Amino acid sequence: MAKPVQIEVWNPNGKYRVVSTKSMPGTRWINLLIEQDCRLEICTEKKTILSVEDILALIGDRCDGVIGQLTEDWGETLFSALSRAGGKAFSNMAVGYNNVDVEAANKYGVAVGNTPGVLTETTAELAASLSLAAARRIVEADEFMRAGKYEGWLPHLFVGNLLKGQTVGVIGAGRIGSAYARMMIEGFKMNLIYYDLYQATRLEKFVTAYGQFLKASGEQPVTWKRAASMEEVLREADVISLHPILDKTTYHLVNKERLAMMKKEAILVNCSRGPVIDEVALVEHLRENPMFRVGLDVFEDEPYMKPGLADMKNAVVVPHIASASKWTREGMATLAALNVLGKIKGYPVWGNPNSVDVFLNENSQPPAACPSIINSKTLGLPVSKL
Ligand SMILES: NC(=O)C1=CN([C@@H]2O[C@H](COP(=O)(O)OP(=O)(O)OC[C@H]3O[C@@H](n4cnc5c(N)ncnc54)[C@H](O)[C@@H]3O)[C@@H](O)[C@H]2O)C=CC1
Ligand SMILES: O=C(O)C(=O)CO
Repeated sequence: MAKPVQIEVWNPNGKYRVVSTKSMPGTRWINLLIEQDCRLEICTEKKTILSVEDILALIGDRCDGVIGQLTEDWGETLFSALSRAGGKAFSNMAVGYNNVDVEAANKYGVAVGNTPGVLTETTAELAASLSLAAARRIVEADEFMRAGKYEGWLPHLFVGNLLKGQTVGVIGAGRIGSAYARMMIEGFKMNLIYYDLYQATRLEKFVTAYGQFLKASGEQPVTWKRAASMEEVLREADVISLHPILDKTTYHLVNKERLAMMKKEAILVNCSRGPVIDEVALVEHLRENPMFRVGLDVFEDEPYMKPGLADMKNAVVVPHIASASKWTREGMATLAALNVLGKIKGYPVWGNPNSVDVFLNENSQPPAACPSIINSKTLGLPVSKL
């Protein structure tokens, strides 16, 4: 028998039983569920990462849907338990879903939701922050000040990299990668080189138009290039930001050999998933190349860092906070709740997961649809005509 876990209950007499494995920001998501006759149980266990056993205990014998977190292992065990409990809906409170075995969910007919779009700009802003922090050595300089080491201005003190006119490399130019590229190009007049499996047409058009605008203003125009290989980006770019999904094709995409291809003074930023970089190789590379710098939001074995990383002055590290703005986190909670609610109520799936703003307007009722269901095609779910 699974050990009971602590919960807080909302609307105890609700018809549908929905479980959230964590308390999430805001109250809109709670209100949307209870207004639609859900009994909501929020896990209040004082434990950062719940185990599969904890979640089994939360699912219990009857459960219509679960809102879960990217730290949880959603595979065969949990989807079979949810299906046995009568559940047909799960949503990650995240856009990334590498913690979810979608094939196992398909096997049990469970819809899997995620939260695209609402976190695009927030995540791109953190990637831009890490790029700047690494380029201008902000963390090292801050530590120096606080340690009382500043004795006066010096020509060599914390000299870093100028971004203007340099090349920004983006690997994975999807929603977040493209938003980041625009920030760096528009903000710092950097040239772009990107690698993606698909052409980023809108991004290319933006850079072309911005380049023309700069030229017309008598400034040096910015340029773009779609690289034929990832290696081309690594060799040419001065700042490289990683934004692909994590899957078998992107695991250790940046390894020892590829690190060696990068410029000695390059900056590498990762706000995607930790295992996209071979972190042991990265620590070695940072140690051997003191002018090479990284900004990391994600780590291979979260919450841990590989040995040696914490000692590296040329690394800026933050704890997976790229989507952590109030508006975004409340919006993620809303989208996750509406994915689960929509499936329970038999609503169709929203036609365009890249355009979910209509679900986020606090002043109007959200459409009767699931904002984003990853396996909707496999499960044959209808698409909304709204
Ligand atoms: N650090 C954080 O807090 C956050 C991390 N993320 C991560 O960022 C990822 C991307 O999110 P979005 O931009 O919304 O997704 P997206 O699906 O819009 O973009 C991903 C892009 O990666 C490309 N891609 C896939 N495989 C590739 C490969 N082998 N080589 C090069 N490109 C490849 C895809 O074609 C796509 O354009 C998420 O899957 C998630 O893991 C997302 C939000 C916050
Ligand atoms: O959404 C995601 O994929 C995250 O990593 C957290 O926002």
